[in-house]
Amino acid sequence: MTQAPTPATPDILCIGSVLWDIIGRSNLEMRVGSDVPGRITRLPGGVAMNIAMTLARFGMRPAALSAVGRDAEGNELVAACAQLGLITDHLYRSEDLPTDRYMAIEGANGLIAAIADAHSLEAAGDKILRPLLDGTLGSEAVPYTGPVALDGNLKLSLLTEIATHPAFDKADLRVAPASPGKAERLRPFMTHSRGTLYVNLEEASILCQEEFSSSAEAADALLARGAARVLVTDGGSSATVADQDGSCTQAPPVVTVARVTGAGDTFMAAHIVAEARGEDRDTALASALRAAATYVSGEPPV
Ligand SMILES: Nc1ncnc2c1ncn2[C@@H]1O[C@H](COP(=O)(O)OP(=O)(O)OP(=O)(O)O)[C@@H](O)[C@H]1O
Ligand SMILES: O=c1[nH]cc([C@@H]2O[C@H](CO)[C@@H](O)[C@H]2O)c(=O)[nH]1
Repeated sequence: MTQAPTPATPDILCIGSVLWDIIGRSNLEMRVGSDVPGRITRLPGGVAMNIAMTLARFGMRPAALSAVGRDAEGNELVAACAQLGLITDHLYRSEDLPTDRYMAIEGANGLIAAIADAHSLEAAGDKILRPLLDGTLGSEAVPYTGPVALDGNLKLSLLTEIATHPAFDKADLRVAPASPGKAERLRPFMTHSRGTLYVNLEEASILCQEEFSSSAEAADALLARGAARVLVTDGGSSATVADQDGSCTQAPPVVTVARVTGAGDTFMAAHIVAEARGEDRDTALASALRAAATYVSGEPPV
């Protein structure tokens, strides 16, 4: 009898949405009701997947924890994830839930609208976390101690569990919102002072219910509301890293912007990688800003 190969050991876990992005693009200006020629593509997406892909490009070996159907779309998605360097052995493969999808329409005037259908991830609930509780990657008695990139597509109840459960209190949690509409789901990490939050100025405003004019101001407010550690970005303006011991604010390098979608994921992944290399607070922030600037200027990210 042939034995199943032993799963590779991940150096980071990415927990959240792994789904198919279906993107319709036209180079014409669009508005509500437009019906125009263009291209429709399908590619792996979901915030956790996007961060995992970027981490893999930066040389890390991420494992994805998510829900993927056992349908044809799910099988193709898992194969695509493996191709992109992800460990897929710990995914929850559901018999009865379809693989999730995100659909966006982009015109010459930017994103027109998008719908995220992450119902299967939400329905799977804590089943996606089994490997961290059943001893495969960790358990309540022997908690997982490595880094985790977590996205805010999970339901608030599950995010609250991660923010409070003993099985997660030794993990180095790095948490990103899934969209401005889901930013509020990250509040448990503020109330329970667990993990590092990666947010832009708009998401910081939603979390604090307050307008901010700079990343430094937003970082102070997030800490005042209980966050243990935050990284606040603000596009081409300064970004701030802060915790109870102090803060550092740096301006990104000035570049010509060729693309912005994905800048936040690139910043977060580059920052995690920089800290994994042992860089100190200020050096790691500078590394992440440099990598994100290279990304937005359209050059290869490394
Ligand atoms: N115009 C720019 N010039 C230089 N760097 C930029 C620019 N825009 C974004 N970046 C880099 O990307 C980082 C993240 O950008 P931003 O704050 O826009 O994140 P985001 O809104 O989460 O991004 P996304 O577009 O992926 O949702 C910035 O801190 C910066 O390092
Ligand atoms: O609610 C969500 N919106 C968007 C995303 C993902 O973000 C990317 C677009 O910003 C895209 O990959 C989409 O799947 C998600 O996972 N959840």
